[in-house]
Amino acid sequence: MWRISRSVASNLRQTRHFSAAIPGPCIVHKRGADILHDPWFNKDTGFPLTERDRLGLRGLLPPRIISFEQQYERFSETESVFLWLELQVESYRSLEKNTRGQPENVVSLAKWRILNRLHDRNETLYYRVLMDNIKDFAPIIYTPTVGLVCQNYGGLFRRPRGMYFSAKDKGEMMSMIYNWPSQQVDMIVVTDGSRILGLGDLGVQGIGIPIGKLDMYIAAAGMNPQRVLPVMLDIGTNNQNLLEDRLYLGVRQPRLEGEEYISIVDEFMEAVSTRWPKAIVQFEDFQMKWAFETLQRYRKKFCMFNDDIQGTAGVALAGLLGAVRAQGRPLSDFVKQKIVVVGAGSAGIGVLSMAKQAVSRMTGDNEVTGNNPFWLLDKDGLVTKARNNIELSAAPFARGFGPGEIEGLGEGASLLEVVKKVKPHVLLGLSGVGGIFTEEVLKAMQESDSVRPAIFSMSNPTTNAECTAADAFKYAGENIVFASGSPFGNVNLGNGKVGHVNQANNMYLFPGIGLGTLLSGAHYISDGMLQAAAECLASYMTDEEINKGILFPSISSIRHITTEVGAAVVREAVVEELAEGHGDIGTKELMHMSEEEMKEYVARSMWYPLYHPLVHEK
Ligand SMILES: NC(=O)C1=CN([C@@H]2O[C@H](COP(=O)(O)OP(=O)(O)OC[C@H]3O[C@@H](n4cnc5c(N)ncnc54)[C@H](O)[C@@H]3O)[C@@H](O)[C@H]2O)C=CC1
Ligand SMILES: CC(=O)C(=O)O
Ligand SMILES: [Mg+2]
Repeated sequence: MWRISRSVASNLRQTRHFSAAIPGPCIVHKRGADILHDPWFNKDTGFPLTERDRLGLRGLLPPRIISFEQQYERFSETESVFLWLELQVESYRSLEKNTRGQPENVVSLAKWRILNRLHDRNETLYYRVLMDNIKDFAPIIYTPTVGLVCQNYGGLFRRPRGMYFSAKDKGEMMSMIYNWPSQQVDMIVVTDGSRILGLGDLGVQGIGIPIGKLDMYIAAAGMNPQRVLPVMLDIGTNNQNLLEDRLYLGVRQPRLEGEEYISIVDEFMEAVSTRWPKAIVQFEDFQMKWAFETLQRYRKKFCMFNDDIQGTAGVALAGLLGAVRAQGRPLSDFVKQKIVVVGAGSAGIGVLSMAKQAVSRMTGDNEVTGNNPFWLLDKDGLVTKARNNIELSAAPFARGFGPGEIEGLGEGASLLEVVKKVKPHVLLGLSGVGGIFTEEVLKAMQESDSVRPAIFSMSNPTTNAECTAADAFKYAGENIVFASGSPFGNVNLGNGKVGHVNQANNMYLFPGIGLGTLLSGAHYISDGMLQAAAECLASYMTDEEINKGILFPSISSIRHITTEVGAAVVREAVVEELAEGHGDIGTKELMHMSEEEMKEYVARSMWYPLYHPLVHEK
């Protein structure tokens, strides 16, 4: 059940070859300088002579024609000149040399600006650079740097990306949605900016997150960049600094609440589904109350999911199952793992809900009435049934009293007490609070009942991680398995030994969930489809890798893992009779595809950045 073949790797290579062989023509309704100023059509110095003639570009470019491959090299290695502050840097790579000794944040933002400028000028080249260097660039366009970008959005803003629907647009959204220039949109990522990573309410500045997530969709799932839409629902902000900032770009009013809030989101969802009935909407970084409320409200009505609740849950479950395998135990032993989750927000509760479902499936006990293997903590400590005004979502995981409970662990017990008394197999942080896995807590994990304790410090960005990778190996011991939400380098343990650092981030699932759903044509995303995605990720790693503490694939193979996840999602939609197909491939064709054919179909459906011949049409 947990092994899936990787023969699709060669298919991916074939797909690339296939696309490279015959890039089809692309109709353009512009001419001359308008084309050069459109990042979608612009090829910079890459326009061949025939196109320069046909499109009125002659004389508007230097005469030398530089091929796509040469442009790519030029960007990465040699010639492009960027001025940043007083820094004269020759290229992305030389920037790394020239900024040595500068604070990390400064360098990361400089890198982001270079990439962003390329995006604003030439999208084809940008996505090629991103795809081919995803390991280097994901930390720039995604976590952790995207957090910094959101925090500094006002100063960094140059060209708008995506759409903004504000509290002031009530009643106008149905017509506004038609202002978006693309005829077709497949994937939307929407936020209200209320909980951006672990950085809190960043209001309109949170638009950086949908942009970063969709860049990952393009790089990992080969979504067509012309068919994706980042959206900000600017419903106000409760961030006092932003409210007082006269240059703040969002609506300067406190967040709407209750009916006023939900009516805005309702109107947005209706507008989207009217113009693009097949579009998938990913909810991202909503504060907990609205994350759960909107998921419940829309999940059967529209094709949508909440990435922080559902995507994170699948990735964490894959990691938890990997941690069982790392101990040399059968997967069925998952039900015996003691798991402490720190953070009872949308992510923590999502993880526990999915883990509980997995335990029920394995034991056949729907309510998990036997030994409860989960301990949940929030800002007030251990959550128990004695808690006053307990959150509805946390209630199913509150510890009770009596048999099966550990003596002396009462309501509000501290993390250190819980770890010392429970001796958990897994300590998983989704609290958004940097450093709460202190030296003492990590040392207490040495007494874990596991031969290979797992420490998952999943909060983002890096500054908000519950602990660093180095501290985890230093204090909890060299035999742990470790994962973090944002990337850390592997840890040198001395004597040639390496502590492997995994990145447990929902980026390993959301692209495949979105792409698989799109290709399946399902009108909603079932629990089964999400479970199939998680199981596919869990089964991706070999026993050899798991033994080395490698629980998640390298980000360099994200397109490959996304192909597998996407195919698993489509197959499950077919099994559940939800698949209505996409484009020319209908239900029947999907039903008759073998596992391998499905993976090939998914791989073939991915967009790949190439210059297409441009054909002008008035
Ligand atoms: N690695 C990944 O793929 C993902 C990581 N995350 C990260 O998880 C974090 C939390 O996200 P959400 O659950 O959506 O946020 P949230 O705001 O809904 O929940 C945060 C929870 O942490 C608790 N908390 C706060 N201080 C605490 C403390 N000192 N001790 C214990 N618990 C404490 C709060 O009471 C609350 O229950 C964020 O940093 C986010 O970036 C979220 C989704 C995916
Ligand atoms: C990764 C992600 O979705 C988050 O930190 O919110
Ligand atoms: Mg998120």
